[in-house]
Amino acid sequence: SPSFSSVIHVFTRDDMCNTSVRMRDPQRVEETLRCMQKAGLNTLQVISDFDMTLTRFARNGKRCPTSHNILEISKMISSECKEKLKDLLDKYYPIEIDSSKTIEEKLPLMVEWWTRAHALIMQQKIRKDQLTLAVQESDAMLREGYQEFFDCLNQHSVPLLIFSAGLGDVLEEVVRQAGVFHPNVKVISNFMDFDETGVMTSFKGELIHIYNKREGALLNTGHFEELRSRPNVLLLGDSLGDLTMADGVQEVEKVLKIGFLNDKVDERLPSYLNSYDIVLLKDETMEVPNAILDFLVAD
Ligand SMILES: Nc1ccn([C@@H]2O[C@H](COP(=O)(O)O)[C@@H](O)[C@H]2O)c(=O)n1
Repeated sequence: SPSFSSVIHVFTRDDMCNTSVRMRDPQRVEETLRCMQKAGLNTLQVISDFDMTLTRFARNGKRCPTSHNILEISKMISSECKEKLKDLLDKYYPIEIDSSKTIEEKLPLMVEWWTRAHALIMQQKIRKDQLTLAVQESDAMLREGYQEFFDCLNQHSVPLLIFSAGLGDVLEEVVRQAGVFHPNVKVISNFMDFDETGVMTSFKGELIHIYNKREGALLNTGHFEELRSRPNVLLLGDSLGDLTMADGVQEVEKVLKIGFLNDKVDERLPSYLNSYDIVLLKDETMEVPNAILDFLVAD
């Protein structure tokens, strides 16, 4: 069974050109993992963002789509609407990753992006039964090693909450088509409402955007109440907004935060190192989360 030194080996080796791992305080990471291992897998829950965290950011230099992009570039969307959605992406994504702006400055602009994009999507008479094809025809891709990650959590009955500001119906289809929508997976996201003929009419419930996951978590107390006996959390995200995903966890003990830093790496590294325990630079794989699971499984 893997020792901590073998986990650290995965963290630190540089024989794989796509892996680069940074830690503000490696000793604290080790202590946290040892505590989690000692407490056992029946005290663990995993909370993960979806877009660009469970999915790849890029492949062969080409950006992979988010759950929004999968829908936005599909045949279901008119070319006029596609253009408008692309304009929104071009305007707001640079703001999302702008390290010179504070979260307070970005927040109203992100709400504006999501609200405008969702208003456009709602006009498109999207059919529920066409989502499967939209995902099949897309370049959506879970990170290398995803199967091991999902299967290991399922095999050990560790709950996985996918907490996404993306499109729930689309991301569920991605996970389903990858064959890993196991019974231990639950999704909190923006889900569509369809009429009796299967045409989209609106979005359900409160909007989840990149910076209100804390509020989203607190609206889902039932889920966290059910997991009260699991106070240890492995949190996976790709934005500073993802750091609040575990705010609903009851009587929390240990939280280990793993952040994928995919874009504008040099500019954003200091703030990621301040906030995440482990930062993975331009790493398109699940190698580090999987090494951590291997270590935690070996109790
Ligand atoms: N119209 C939009 C709005 C947002 N995005 C991207 O989706 C990501 C949010 O989803 P998470 O699973 O990461 O919570 C966010 O990073 C935006 O870049 C989009 O592509 N289109």
